[in-house]
Amino acid sequence: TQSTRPQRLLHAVQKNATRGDPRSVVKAIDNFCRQKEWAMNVGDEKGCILDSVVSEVNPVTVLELGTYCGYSTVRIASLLPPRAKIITLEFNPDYAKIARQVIAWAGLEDKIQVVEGPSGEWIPKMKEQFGVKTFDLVFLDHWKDRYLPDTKLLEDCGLLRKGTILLADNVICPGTPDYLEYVRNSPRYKSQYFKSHLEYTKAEDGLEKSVFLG
Ligand SMILES: O=C(NCCc1nnc(-c2ccc3[nH]cnc3c2)[nH]1)c1cc(-c2ccc(F)cc2)cc(O)c1O
Ligand SMILES: [Mg+2]
Repeated sequence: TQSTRPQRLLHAVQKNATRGDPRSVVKAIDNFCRQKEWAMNVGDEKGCILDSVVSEVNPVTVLELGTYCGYSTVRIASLLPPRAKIITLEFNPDYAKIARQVIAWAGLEDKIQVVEGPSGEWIPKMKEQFGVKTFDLVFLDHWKDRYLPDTKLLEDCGLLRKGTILLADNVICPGTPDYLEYVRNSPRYKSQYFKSHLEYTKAEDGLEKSVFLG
């Protein structure tokens, strides 16, 4: 049977990356996506912006919405302090299966919890299921029409605190117009746009960094 793109991406990691070396996993995926097949990872250009935000925030508790193959999960987790944790939500079980193997190859299983299912159902259960008080950083990279409802859900569930950083991928391409309008006009957020390009292409895209003001 024909393999899927995530399976081919995983094989490229297992072939070209060193076990236990997260940066080599990131490099292997970027090379695969540049040379062989495009895939919807945040990529190396936007990935550098992600790295700088993670290093600046130095988060202890991170939520990622949209795991896909685990590229940004590994990228973020490789920068976290020792006891820090990242919970990453993936809707598609096939993506989640691949992501767990990419994360294992990077040797980051202890820092990462992959949760399968719809964000709308899982966000209200974060406190009771995972003992989360509030998130220091939220990376939004899932279905673009879920960014706004899930941000409002995070607010309503008391999962954001004064100073929590929301970092959103793809605010230009594919685009999240309703989310952008909200975080840029709401008095509860201070927003900043980091112009970049859609992963592995010349098309414009960017990350929106928004600080929750409480
Ligand atoms: O769709 C994207 N990403 C989303 C995957 C996902 N992985 N997991 C989920 C999830 C997770 C929990 C959920 N709960 C409810 N829905 C959920 C969806 N969604 C995406 C698409 C593009 C893209 C650009 C230009 C094109 F021509 C085609 C495509 C680029 C990107 O950087 C993306 O991130
Ligand atoms: Mg994305």
